[in-house]
Amino acid sequence: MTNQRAMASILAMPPNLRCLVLRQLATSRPVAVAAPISSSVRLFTSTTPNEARQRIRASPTARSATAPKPSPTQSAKPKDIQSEKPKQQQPEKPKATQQAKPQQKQTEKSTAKPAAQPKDTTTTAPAKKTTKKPTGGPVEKAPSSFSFLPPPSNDPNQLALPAPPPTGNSLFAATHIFTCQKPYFMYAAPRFLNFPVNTHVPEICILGRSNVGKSTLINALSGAAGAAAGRAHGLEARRAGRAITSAQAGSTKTMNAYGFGPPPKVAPPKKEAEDDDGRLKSRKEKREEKNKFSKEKKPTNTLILVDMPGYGFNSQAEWGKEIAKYLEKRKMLKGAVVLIDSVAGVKKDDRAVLGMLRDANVKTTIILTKADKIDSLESYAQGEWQGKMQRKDKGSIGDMCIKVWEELRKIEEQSLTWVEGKGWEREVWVTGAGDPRNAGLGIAGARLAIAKMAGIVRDERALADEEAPELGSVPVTTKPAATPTASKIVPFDQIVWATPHQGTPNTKGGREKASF
Ligand SMILES: Nc1nc2c(ncn2[C@@H]2O[C@H](COP(=O)(O)OP(=O)(O)OP(=O)(O)O)[C@@H](O)[C@H]2O)c(=O)[nH]1
Ligand SMILES: [Mg+2]
Repeated sequence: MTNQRAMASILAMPPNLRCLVLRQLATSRPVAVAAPISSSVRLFTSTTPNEARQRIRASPTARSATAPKPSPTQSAKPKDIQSEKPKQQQPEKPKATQQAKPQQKQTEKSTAKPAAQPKDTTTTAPAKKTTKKPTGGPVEKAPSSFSFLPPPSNDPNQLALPAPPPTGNSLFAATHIFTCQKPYFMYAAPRFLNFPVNTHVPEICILGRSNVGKSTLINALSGAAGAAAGRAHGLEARRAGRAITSAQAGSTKTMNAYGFGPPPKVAPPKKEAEDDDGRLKSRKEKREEKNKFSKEKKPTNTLILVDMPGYGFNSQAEWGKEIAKYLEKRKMLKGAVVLIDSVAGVKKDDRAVLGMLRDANVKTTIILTKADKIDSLESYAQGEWQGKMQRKDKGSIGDMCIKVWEELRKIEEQSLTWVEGKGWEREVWVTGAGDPRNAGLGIAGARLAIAKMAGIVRDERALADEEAPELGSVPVTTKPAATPTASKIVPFDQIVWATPHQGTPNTKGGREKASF
C-alpha cells in the first residue's frame, strides 16, 4: 500500500520533477546477487550493491583462500564423530573385555578351579600339550648305563652278571666329550688312501652288520634322542653333523669320520725363523718344518668316531678290503666297537670281523643294539630288569651276552695277545639307541665304553682285571671346554696330553655327582 501511494504522488508531480525522482529511485533499486557457487544449491537473495560486494568477497573462492579454518573443522567434525562414535558406542568395549577374560582364564586355568569351567579345561592349549608330551618323548626312564659281565667259566648253567654301574664322574666325563658341542662331520673316505693324516687324535671305528644300528648309535652318542637318532636323513642330518640312517641295509657306503669334543689348544706358528735356542734356521730346516705342518691339519676334536659301511647283506667286497687296511695301518686307531643285534645274535660275518680284529690286534668292545626289541622296558624302569635279564629264557639279553662271550673265547684261542680283558673287553654293553619310546637306553654307558677305550676317560670302578689306560699317550678331556686356564698353549707338534680323568672335585672335598 505504501508503494502505491508513493507511485501516485510521483505521477502527480510535474514532468521534470517526476524524471528526477524516478532516476533517483532507479539508482537505489535492489540487485539480484548470485549465491556462492561452491554450494551445490544456487541461492538467490535480494541485497543492496554493497551487500552484494561483501557477499562476493565472501564467495567460495575467497572462502577457500581466506577462511580455511572453518572447512577443516566442518570436515573434521564428522570424522571425529565417526571416530568417536565407536568410542562412544561403549557396548563394544564389554565385548573386548569379554574376549580377554576367557584368555586370562585359560592361562590361569592350571591354578584356577577346574570345577568352575570344565569346558575350558578340555579345550585349552596347555591341556593338549600335556597330553601330547608322552606320545612324542620318552615314556619310561631307561637306564643310562646297561652292561653285563661274564661268569667265571663257560659253564652253561651260569648266568650273565649285571655289571656294577659306573660312577657318576666317569659317566659325566664321557657324556661331556660327546655332548659339549655339536658333532662335526669331518670327511667321508671311500678308500683307506683317502684318510687324512692323523697323528694326535684318538680314533675309534664302529663295525657291524648292515642295518645293525651303527649310524643310529653315533647319533645317539651325540645326544640325539630315540626316534631322532634313527631317522636322520639328507642334508639336514649332515648340517647337524649327524650320521645318515636308513631302514634299508647298506645305506652307509663310505668310511665316515665324526669329531666329538673340543679341539686341543694349538699355538700359532712362529713368525721368527729361530729355533728354541735362538739359532737361525737353515733353509732346509724351514722347508722340512713347512712340509711337516702342511701334511696334517690341526686337530679339530678330542675324539674321532669312524662310521664304517656294514658288512653282510647289501654290502660290497671292496668295503671289506678297505676296512681291513684301515684296521692294520691306522696309527691313531685306539679300538673298535663291534655292534651285534640283540635279536639276531652273532652271525658268520661277525665271527669273520672279530677274527680280523684279532689278527690286527685291535682292542675290541661289544655293544648290543636294539635291546628294546627283546624285553619290555617297563620292567627296566621299575628296577626289575636285572632279575629279568638273568633268566635263562631264550632271547633274553643275558643269554645273548653268554653267546657273545662263548664266541669271543673261541676266537681268542688263535692269539696270544688278543685275549679276554686285554684284546677284547669282558663287559658287554647294551643299548637301544633308536628306540622311539625310551630315548638313551644305555647310551651313557656306551659313551663311557668308547671314551675308556680311546684312553680319554678313566672308568673309576674297581674291576679286578681292568688295566688303567696308558698315561700321557692320548689326549684327555676331564672338564668342560669352558675352562680357559686348563692348559698352557703349546705348538701343535709339541702337544703334551694331560693325565686321564680323575673326577671333578667339588668344594666340599667330595666328587661332583652327574645326573643321567
Ligand atoms: N627299535 C630300534 N631300532 C633301531 C635301533 N637302532 C637302529 N634302529 C633302526 O635300524 C635301522 C638301521 O639303522 P642304521 O643306523 O642306519 O644302521 P647301520 O648299521 O648304520 O646300517 P648300514 O649303514 O646300512 O650299515 C634304522 O631304521 C633305525 O631306526 C634300536 O636300538 N632300536
Ligand atoms: Mg650306517
